[in-house]
Amino acid sequence: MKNSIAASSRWAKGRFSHLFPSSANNSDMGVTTTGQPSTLGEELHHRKHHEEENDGKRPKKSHVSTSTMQIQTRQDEDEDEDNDRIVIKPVNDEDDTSVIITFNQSISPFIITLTFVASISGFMFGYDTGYISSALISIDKDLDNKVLTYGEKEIITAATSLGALITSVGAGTAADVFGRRPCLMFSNLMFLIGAILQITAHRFWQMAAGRLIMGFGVGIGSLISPLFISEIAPKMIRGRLTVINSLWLTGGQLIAYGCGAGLNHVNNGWRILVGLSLIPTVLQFSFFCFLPDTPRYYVMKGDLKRAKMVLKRSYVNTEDEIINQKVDELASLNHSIPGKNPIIKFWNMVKELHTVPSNFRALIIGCGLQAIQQFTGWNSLMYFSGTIFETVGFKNSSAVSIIVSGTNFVFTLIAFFCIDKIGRRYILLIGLPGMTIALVVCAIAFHFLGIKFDGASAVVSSTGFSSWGIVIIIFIIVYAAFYALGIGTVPWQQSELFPQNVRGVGTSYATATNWAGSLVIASTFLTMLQNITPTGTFSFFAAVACLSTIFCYFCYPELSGLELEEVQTILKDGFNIKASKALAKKRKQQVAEGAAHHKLKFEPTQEIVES
Ligand SMILES: O[C@H]1[C@H](O)[C@@H](O)[C@H](O)[C@@H](O)[C@H]1O
Repeated sequence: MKNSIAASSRWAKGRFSHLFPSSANNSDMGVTTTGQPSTLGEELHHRKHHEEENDGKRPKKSHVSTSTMQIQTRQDEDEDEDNDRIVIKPVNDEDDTSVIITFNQSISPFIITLTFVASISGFMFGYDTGYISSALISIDKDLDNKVLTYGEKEIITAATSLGALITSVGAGTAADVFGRRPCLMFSNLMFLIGAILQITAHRFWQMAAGRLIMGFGVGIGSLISPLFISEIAPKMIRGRLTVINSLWLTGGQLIAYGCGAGLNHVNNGWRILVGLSLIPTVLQFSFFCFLPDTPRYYVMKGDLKRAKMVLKRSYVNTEDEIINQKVDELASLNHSIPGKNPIIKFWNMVKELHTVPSNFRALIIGCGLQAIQQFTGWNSLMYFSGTIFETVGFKNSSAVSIIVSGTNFVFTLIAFFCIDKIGRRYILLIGLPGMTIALVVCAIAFHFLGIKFDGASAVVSSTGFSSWGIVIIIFIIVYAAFYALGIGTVPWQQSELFPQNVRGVGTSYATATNWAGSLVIASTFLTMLQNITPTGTFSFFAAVACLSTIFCYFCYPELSGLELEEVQTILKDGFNIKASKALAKKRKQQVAEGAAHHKLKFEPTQEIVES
């Protein structure tokens, strides 16, 4: 197989030099076989030289694939060449190879179908975590013939997060062993059983058990859906397609609030609310009966025929030779994961995740962002917004909650357009300070509202609708906007942080962090309101948001537009923020230049350097 790739082209040979150990000169930094520059610094120098020769015009074929060779990025192009260089070395990564078939490809209806079917999991994640806020209000005395206590409300809410936490830990490995599609179909079964238990519940514990089982489905879907999408998406639009999952998620929450408001006064309306969740579950299951798994999974199982078939349907105008090449590469890289059986493989992945510095930094960022997402308090508002708005004087609290989740949805849509253009780092650094300010204002407003918790109910010193109540509503909406723009969306881009061989385990860690955080917040929020007052609770979230801004400023590099293996190289010897910004800027310029010259096609050139 290696021979067939080796025979294919000089370009492939240079680009996949990691597949040709004998031909690669791995140890010599910057040794080239083409006489072309071996470092980005030298490339720029080389370019300048050419530009001078061409009267300042850029030479036509000046593009060098910096992603596949050993490069050095200058912190500042104007600075002395010997200073501030950051050495960037290539690493093996499946996605490194995906440019063969993803450049110059229009997105096919098949990929769109797969993306939308997979992201139904996002919808269920959103709907199932969203409806509980309304349901908790309308359940009234339907369970055990008594009003639910705060503690019971917390258990019902947190059960789903607990279930999701449990399954997210193993979902990455299960997806590798059983396949992405069967795991998503299994999650459909969990949704089904969980929903039926809830719909028929007359006892508190049956309701809690139903929520827990539903949570099993949510945990699997929350990890595998973005993974599935990232594996079938063309590289150029992978980020955006992943945000589609977040759009379905926030859309699901919005619809849950909408239905909740509509069914608020209907007898047993909450049962209908839960029943509606069966529709997307059944739809996804039915669609998946006719759709395939991802090519990468088929390659992992040695079913190269099916892998080729799926790629052929995904990239309709691509020649068979290229498809075959792609599958060969995937197969070669699959062998690069050590371990005779899944358990040993898993253990080796875990070891690699912790011992390889770039992986460990990816883990810090991935888990860090998911933890920040949860510990800045958003979900406590999602789960308990009905209760919060009731306490500040709004009778139809569900209707007000629609505005909050609507804001979440609209700003996720804005993030969809900004995430590649403005960049992940910038939207985080805009979002987190915005959230801090909004939370501080809420904390102050709660203080003046004079709200106290007495046992199971809230006591407000001023009765009815107060101006401080309005301030709280407005700033919760402002908070929602900044949240959705940045930290609500960016952490789900987690798969780009990890190289292919540890991506499953790495994303499991990050997803589990998300659910652990959600669990802690959901199960303690009302108790926090009671014990440290709403002002204390919102001040705590504000402090976390403020510290998180500092964390992102120092640890989160700009990843938009970067090749995936460049992400690894950026993280190799630090967080390298400056270098990442310089590279991201350069990549954008290259794309813009390419577009201007109708050169979006990635052309194999003689300038590719073998490392
Ligand atoms: O990204 C999502 C989104 O922001 C949701 O609104 C929130 O409820 C989830 O916890 C989060 O993971």
